[in-house]
Amino acid sequence: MEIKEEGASEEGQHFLPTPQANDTGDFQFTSIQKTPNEPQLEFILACRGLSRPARDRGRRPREPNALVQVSVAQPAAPGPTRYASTEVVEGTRDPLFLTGVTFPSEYPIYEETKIKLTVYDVKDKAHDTVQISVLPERQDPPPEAGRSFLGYASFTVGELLRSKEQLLALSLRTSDGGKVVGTIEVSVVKMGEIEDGEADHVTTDVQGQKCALVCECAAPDGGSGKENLPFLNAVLKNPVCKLYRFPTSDNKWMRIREQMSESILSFHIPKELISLHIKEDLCRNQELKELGELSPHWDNLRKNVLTHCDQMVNMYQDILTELSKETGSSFKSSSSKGEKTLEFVPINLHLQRMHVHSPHLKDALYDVITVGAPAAHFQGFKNGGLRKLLHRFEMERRNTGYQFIYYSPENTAKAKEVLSNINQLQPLIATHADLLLNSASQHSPDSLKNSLKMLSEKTELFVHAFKDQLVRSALLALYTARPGGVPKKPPSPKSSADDSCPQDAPPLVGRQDSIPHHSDYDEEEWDRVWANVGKSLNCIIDMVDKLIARDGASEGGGGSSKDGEKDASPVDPITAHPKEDWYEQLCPLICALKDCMGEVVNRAKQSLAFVLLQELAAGLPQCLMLTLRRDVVFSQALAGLVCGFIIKLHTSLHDPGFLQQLHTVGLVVQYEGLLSTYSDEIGMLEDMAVGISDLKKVAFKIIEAKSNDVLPVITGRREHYVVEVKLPARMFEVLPPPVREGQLLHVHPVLFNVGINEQQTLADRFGDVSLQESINQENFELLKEYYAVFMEKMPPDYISHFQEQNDLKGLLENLHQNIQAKKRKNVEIMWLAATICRKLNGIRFTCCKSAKDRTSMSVTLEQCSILRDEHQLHKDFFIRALDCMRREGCRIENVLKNVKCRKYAFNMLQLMAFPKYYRPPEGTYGKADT
Ligand SMILES: O=P(O)(O)O[C@H]1[C@H](O)[C@@H](O)[C@H](O)[C@H](O)[C@@H]1OP(=O)(O)O
Repeated sequence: MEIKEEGASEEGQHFLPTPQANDTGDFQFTSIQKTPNEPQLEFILACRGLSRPARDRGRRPREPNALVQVSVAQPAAPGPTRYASTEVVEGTRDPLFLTGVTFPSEYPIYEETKIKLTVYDVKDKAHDTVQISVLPERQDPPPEAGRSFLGYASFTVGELLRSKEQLLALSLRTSDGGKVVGTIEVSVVKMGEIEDGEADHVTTDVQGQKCALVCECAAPDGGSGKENLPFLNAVLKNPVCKLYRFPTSDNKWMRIREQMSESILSFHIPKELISLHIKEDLCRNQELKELGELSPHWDNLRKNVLTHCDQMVNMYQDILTELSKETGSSFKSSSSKGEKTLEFVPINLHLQRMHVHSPHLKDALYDVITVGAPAAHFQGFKNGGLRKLLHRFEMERRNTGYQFIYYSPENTAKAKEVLSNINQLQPLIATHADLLLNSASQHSPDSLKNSLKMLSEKTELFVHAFKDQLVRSALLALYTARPGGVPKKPPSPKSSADDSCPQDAPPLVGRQDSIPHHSDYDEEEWDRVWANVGKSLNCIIDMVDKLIARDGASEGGGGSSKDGEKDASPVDPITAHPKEDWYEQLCPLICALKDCMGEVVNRAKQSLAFVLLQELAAGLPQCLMLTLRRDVVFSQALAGLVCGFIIKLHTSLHDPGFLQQLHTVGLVVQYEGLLSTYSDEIGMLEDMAVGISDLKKVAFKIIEAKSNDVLPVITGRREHYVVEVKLPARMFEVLPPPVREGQLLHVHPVLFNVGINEQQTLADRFGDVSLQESINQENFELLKEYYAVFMEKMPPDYISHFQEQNDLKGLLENLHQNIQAKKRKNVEIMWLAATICRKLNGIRFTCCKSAKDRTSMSVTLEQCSILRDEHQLHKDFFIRALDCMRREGCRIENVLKNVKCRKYAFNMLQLMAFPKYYRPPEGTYGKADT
């Protein structure tokens, strides 16, 4: 199991403060000058005159392939800690490292902090990559590990800062401190300065220096507005940051900051959701218990159902208890994906952000949420995933027939909805009825009218909730299940299909929406009970009208003059119409309303609980396992969505167009899937498709944060959830009024999947790709619908400007053609879908099984493609930029934190099957224990 506590991530051990680094005991050290949120110190490195490595037997002498490892020793701390590393510069004695070193603002460095630089010669790059991550400090790698020690030098931060021009030239010495093997230059850089000058000399790079231009940097403010940082930092944790600079087509520098952060929502959302499931299921179990007396047959079924349901609730409670132990956790690694207690937690969830600062354009941010495909790994995929399992289950249930009435999924969902409405409305109506009586006892006409208005509104909603054939049919079904309620005659089928059934069919034979009928059953009784609620309300309305009219009349008679001034005649309204009168007049009517409502609630609740009982009884235990599976997948999907939504909200808060879109159209959420339609990944894709589609049931609401607790809160039940996102007052104020007033904000999830690996090759040649094809086709329709609503609902001036900037119609058409073309591994689909999503201000996701290897290839490709298409990346640098990001960037750190090895888990054979631009550079992939 791999769970990371806040501040203790693997990369944190490499690049962020370690506990001992912070521990300065009672000593006083000299702080260095800081600019808030900016790195405290950054320097670059170069070597001069390095000795040639010892000659291998039978080989000609060669120039070194140098790499510098940077370690930090805090004053009063025991020894140096490995901090960073440069790239390897091949075949030169004078390497110029373009990988720099950065100390983020929160890193504890002092003038007394000592920095040790160790230079190695790398013989075998592929082997070396692995060793960097696992070798203990101060231990030279054995020669066979791919590198050999050349020399070292050290200095204190104070020495560097006080040096002339902030540059040190230090002798590199062998480990015994004797022989000089070259010089190392350390030169302080200020970030702004690297923008100066032309970049055309870069093409004259030293041979082999393929992945230059990268250095690590402090967590950038990301252009999201510095004031938003503390708030986002409450949700995002353990950032890994890298900085690159690449030439533009006109040989200027552009600067790119890459940031990857975990989110505590990975654990927070599952915990919220499981608590809600427990509440919902406990309530349902209670309703089943309160179903009243049933015939022995149904009573046994109920007992059986309750036993299973109680077991499920216990299981959810155990999982919640386990998860609650993970306080502050923000990351589930790919290797933990099959763990039972972490089932609900998304795999390897991160914000992957690219911040581009280019010479001619405004700064731009590009965010992608990367996460493992939401899937039930613990349950496994032997029998497929949700899409297939749910379909199969419905078919079986439909045909089980005997003993059960078949209620379609829509009907059972309806039953749950009505039950939930009743549970909410009944107490609400009771409260408004009491308020009405309160107004009556205060003899306050205005307050009486207001209370009546509220009471009427809620009661109408209540009455409306039962306007459904389902309640009617469920009442009859329940009647027949009561002791002695067995129909004397077989039920007369309702639908025309049912007409053809033989008269001697068993009672309540299951077939689609079979609604039972019974001759002894008085169907009109329900109508009467139900109508009584409306009648009671009408009586109350009449009475209130009368009381107010009489009051007005008596006040008139009491001598109010037309201009509102009182006559001198001493009529005391209190004695004329004592307060008790109003109360006493209304009290019996209110009691009658409550009684009628109680009667309706009682009958409806029982009948609908009976619908649920049948659903459960007909499908035990698969039904509960499917619910669990769906809950697990949904929880993973929701955690990612909430994370994406919050980040999107923060980064776009100052964009009026976005805010308008948010409450008029809602946001499109686009998922890029890289799963293959072969073997287990078919099941994963089937889970993922349902999980993502289920996100339609989620709405967001933005509320003002009243405390430091800014974590989102979820309310609702399986068919409908509301996620309350909190914003601090100053941010909340910028929202449009409807959003501030609590309007629900909707999301429109779409999924496009293109398998790219060797398994997809097999599926393409010998298997079945219909799942991928139908998912892409269905989701294209959803995207098109969203676009149509967007065009219809956004203001015309916004749309005309939008159309000038973007050819969305063309892109959609292109996407459609590509989907129709049924070309193998057509990655164009992913690029088009992602582009459309970005242009529509949507939330981007990229997923594969673990969000580690294929996802890393895809997001780095997307980043470089954006740099090429939107920021004029020099065309000769496309591949170099790509290799650079894959070799030295955030994603290799992602691999490291997941599997403790800096290797993408691909082999040569697999890579041959990959589309060309999805292949990582040599030396960054290989066998890894995933
Ligand atoms: O992050 P993924 O691409 O899902 O990782 C895969 C990798 O693509 C594949 O080559 C390798 O054989 C493993 O199956 C990886 O999945 P893990 O979930 O085992 O990391």
